[in-house]
Amino acid sequence: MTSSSNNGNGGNASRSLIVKDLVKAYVPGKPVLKNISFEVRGCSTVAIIGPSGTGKSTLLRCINRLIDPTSGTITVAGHEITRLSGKELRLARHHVGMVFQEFNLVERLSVIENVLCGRLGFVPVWRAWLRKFEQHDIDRAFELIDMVGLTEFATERADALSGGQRQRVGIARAVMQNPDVIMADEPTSSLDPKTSVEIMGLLNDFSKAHDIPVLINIHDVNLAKRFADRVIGMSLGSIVFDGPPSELTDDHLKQIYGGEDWLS
Ligand SMILES: Nc1ncnc2c1ncn2[C@@H]1O[C@H](COP(=O)(O)OP(=O)(O)OP(=O)(O)O)[C@@H](O)[C@H]1O
Repeated sequence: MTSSSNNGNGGNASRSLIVKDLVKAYVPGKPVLKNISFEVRGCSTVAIIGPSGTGKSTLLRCINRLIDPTSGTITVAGHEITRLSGKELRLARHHVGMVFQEFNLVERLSVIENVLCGRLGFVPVWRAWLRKFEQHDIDRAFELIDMVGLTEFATERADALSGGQRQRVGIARAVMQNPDVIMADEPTSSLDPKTSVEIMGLLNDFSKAHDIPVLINIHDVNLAKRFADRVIGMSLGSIVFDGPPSELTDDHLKQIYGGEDWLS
């Protein structure tokens, strides 16, 4: 096991995530997250693995402040977001890109409109309301749609797409935010194995190409090992492994998931 200060592949240090002594207790005195600390800087794909109920989604929800941590600090690109509230918090949240298990697209909107939704927090409300985006945003959205391989679907409605195509739109929308960190909560669990590999590859490519830390909450250990630069293994709300996939042994997996019958 390596130290928790593995900083990925370096790169843009302002694109960083620092989680320090994070505790979350939904019920007072019964913490789900117990003193979680780690840092990610620049381009790095970090897979968070662990059994159901160990707190992986709670961790991501604390980082984008969908829920309030009980104690500890979370710093995104130098801004301690655990201190923020109201408008400041809404602005800070725009710098955290989210990719969801169920894609969370606006079904009746086109692919290009869904990707442009990534700019909603950055343009005046009247422009968003009238869907009048700046030309450079529209150009960028088409560029990202091309990067995720959906050029010919740009004007199709989201509800006409397959799951894998929808997830590509979700990734383009997250990158459209020009985020300081991207978090993906089980991005492949509704997808077939081949599409899952393609989606993990895309997330990895965007991390490297745009120097963005990507945190992926994932159940598939093989996919995590194949694509992540770093694996964080959680058990019972604590980090029990933090290091490169090459150092993740069967003993670590037994410690993370318990038992061994499932290991082949
Ligand atoms: N809103 C909530 N109120 C109370 N308890 C909650 C709430 N959300 C989650 N929990 C509890 O917190 C613990 C961790 O849940 P969490 O969803 O973070 O786990 P997880 O590791 O993401 O699980 P999975 O892999 O199944 O998604 C669980 O015991 C869960 O029941």
